[in-house]
Amino acid sequence: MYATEFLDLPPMHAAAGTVQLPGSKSISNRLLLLAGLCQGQTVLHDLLDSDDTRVMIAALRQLGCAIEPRQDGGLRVTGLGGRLAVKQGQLFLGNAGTAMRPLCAALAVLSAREGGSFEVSGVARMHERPIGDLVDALRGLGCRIDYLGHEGYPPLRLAGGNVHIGAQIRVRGDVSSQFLTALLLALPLVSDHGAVVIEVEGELISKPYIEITLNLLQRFGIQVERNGWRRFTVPAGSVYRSPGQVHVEGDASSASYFVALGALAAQPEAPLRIEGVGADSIQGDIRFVEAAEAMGAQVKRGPNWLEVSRGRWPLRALDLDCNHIPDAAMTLAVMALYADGPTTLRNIASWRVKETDRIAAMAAELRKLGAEVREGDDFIEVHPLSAWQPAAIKTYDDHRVAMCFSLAAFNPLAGASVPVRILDPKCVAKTFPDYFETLFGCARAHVDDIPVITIDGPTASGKGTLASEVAKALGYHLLDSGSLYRATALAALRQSVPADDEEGVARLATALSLRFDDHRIELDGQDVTEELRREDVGLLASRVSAHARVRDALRELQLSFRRLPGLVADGRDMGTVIFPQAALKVFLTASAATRAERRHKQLISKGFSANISDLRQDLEARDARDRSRSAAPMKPAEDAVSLDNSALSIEESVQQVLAWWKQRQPF
Ligand SMILES: O=C(O)C1=C[C@@H](OP(=O)(O)O)[C@@H](O)[C@H](O)C1
Ligand SMILES: C=C(OP(=O)(O)O)C(=O)O
Repeated sequence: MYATEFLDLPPMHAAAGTVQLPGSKSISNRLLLLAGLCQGQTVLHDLLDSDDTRVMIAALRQLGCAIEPRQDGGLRVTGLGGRLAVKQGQLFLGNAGTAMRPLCAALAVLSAREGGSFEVSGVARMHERPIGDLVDALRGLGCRIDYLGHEGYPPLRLAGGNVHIGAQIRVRGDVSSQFLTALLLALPLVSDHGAVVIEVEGELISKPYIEITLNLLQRFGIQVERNGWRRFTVPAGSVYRSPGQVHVEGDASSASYFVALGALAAQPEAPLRIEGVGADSIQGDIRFVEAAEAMGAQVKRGPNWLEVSRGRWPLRALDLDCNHIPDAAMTLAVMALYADGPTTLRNIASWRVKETDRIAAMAAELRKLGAEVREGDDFIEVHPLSAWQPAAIKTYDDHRVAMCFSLAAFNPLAGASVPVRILDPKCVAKTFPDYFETLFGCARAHVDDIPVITIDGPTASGKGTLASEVAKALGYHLLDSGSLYRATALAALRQSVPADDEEGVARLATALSLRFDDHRIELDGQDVTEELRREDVGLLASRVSAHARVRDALRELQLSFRRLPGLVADGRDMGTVIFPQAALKVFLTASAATRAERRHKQLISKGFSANISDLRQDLEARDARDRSRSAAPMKPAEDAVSLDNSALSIEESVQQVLAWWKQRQPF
C-alpha cells in the first residue's frame, strides 16, 4: 500500500495483463457476521483483508468469537451460537457501513434478549452517516438504543430492552439498503417464537445488495420469504447453520476500475483479464459491466473472469439510472471524461451520505481536471474533456474517489499528457489496499513519462539514505546503482576473476542473477545485503566500475528500474549517463572529514574497528579514481543542483530534495 502524502500518476496510455481482484467487501463482512453468530466453525476462503474487514474481525473477537488464520490462507471463525459470550464492550467500526449497521442490529437484539451494554463508534465521518432509520426499526422491536452524539447518527449505546415480535417491523429503505440488510441478518436471532416480518417503507435503494444478503443467509440455512421489495419474512425457528467452508468471490465494485481501464486502454488482441468475478457473481455491481458495454467496452466473460478491451472510441456518452450500482457508478463519472458527449448518472442521492458527499466530491475534483460538471440533489452530469489540466485530486478519505480518479491519468488516450496527483492514496485501504500496485502491474506508460530523480555523489555522502527516504516519500522505486557494481565485485571475488580482467568482469556483470526485495539483495539466490557493504567489496567495486565494458553491461539493468510510478536512482553517473533526461538531478556532497566520520561511526556501530584518518585517505583516493576514470567519471551533471549536507540532518536533506521536486511539478 502507498502510505505517502500523495501519489503522482504519470500520464499512462495502455493496459494489458491479468488482474487478480481482492475479495468482495460486502460478502466478506456479511460472512464474518453470519459465521460469528452461528453455532460451530466456519472456514472463510479468500476473504478481503482491508480496513473494513479488520474492524469487523476485531469487533467479533471482542465479542468472544475465536478467529484464527489457517495454514491454507483461510480464516476459521468459531461462532457464538446465537448467544452473547461477552456482555459489555466498546466497539470501533472505522468507516465500515457493512460492519456498523449489521453489528448494531445484532447487538441490539442480543443485548435486549440477554442483557448487556455495547457502545459502537467509528471515525468522524461514520458519525455523520445516518443510522436513524435502523435505530427506529430496532426501537420498534423493543430494543433500547441511545444516541451518544447526535440524534440519528453513531456513536450509539445498545443497552438491553425487551424484544416483542408481534407487530410488523418497519424500516425505511430510501437512505441506505444496509438498514434492511442489518435487520435481515440479525432477526433470525429472535425468530424462535414466530416468524419475523419486515415491511420496507419508501422506495428501497441499492436493491442488489439485499440480494447478496438473502443469498448468503440461504447459505447459512435461512430462507427469507420475499414479496417484491416491500415485505420480507424470516421464518419462525430460523437458525444459522454453518455451511462449513465458504469461498468469497472477488469484489465487483473493485473490478469496475479495471473494466473501465480495459475499455479505455486495452487492445482487442490483448484484453485486460480480470479474475475473481464474472457472469456467476452474486454482486449487483457486476452490472457495471453492462454500463461499460453501453459506453463501448468489449467484454468477454466466464463464470469468474472478465476480459475487457476497447471497442468504441471515443466512449459513448450515457444517461443512466445508477441506483442499482451506487458504488461502481462513480467509475462511470470518470469514464465520462473520455466520452463523445455529456454523461448523466441519475438516482444517486445515496452518494451524499457515504464515505463523503460523493456528488460534491466528484464534481469538485472533476472540475479541477478542467471538466464541465453539473450536479443536482441526486444526479451528476459530466462533460467530456479536451483541455486536460494537471490536478491534485483530494480524496476525502474515500477509497473510491482515489481509485476512480486514477483513470484520469490515462489522458494521453484523449490527446493530452498530464500527470494526476492522488492525495492521501492510503485511503484505498478501506477495500483495496493494493489498488495502486495492481494498477501499476497492468498499466503502461511511455518510458520518458516515468519520472526519475537522480542523486549522485561521492562515497559516504549519504546518497543511499537520502535516495531511499525520497523514494519512500514519493512511493517511487529505488535504484542503488552502487549495489550493482558491488554485486559484480562480489561475484568477481567469489569466482576469482581478477579486477583488471575487464572482459571477464563484464561477462560476470552481464550474467548477474540479482533479486531485489524490500531493501534486501540476493545474488544467485543468496541474501548478500550485508556482504555488499563490506569495505573490501566497496573498494573492489570502485575498481571494476572503472571498466567501460562493465558499465555497459549494467546499463540495461539500471534502465529497467524505471517503472511506474517513478524512480529515485543513486550512484555516480545517474544524472550524467544513465538517466540524462531526469527531471531532477541532485549532486550530493559533504566534506571529506564529515564523510570519514560518518563511515567511521557506521563501521563502529557494526562492530568493526576502523581508523578515521585511514578511512579519509581511502575515500579521498576513491574520489580521485571515480572522478578521473575515463568511463563515466563522477561529476555533477550540468543541470544538477548541488546539495552539501555536511551540516544537514537526513530529514533536512530529504525535505530539501522534496521541495525541489515539488517545485518542478505542475500541481
Ligand atoms: O450492503 C452493502 O454491502 C452495501 C450497500 C450499499 O450501500 P447503500 O445501501 O447505503 O447504498 C453500498 O454502497 C455499500 O458499499 C455496500
Ligand atoms: C459506501 C461504501 O461503503 P460502506 O460499506 O461503508 O457503506 C463503499 O464502499 O463505497
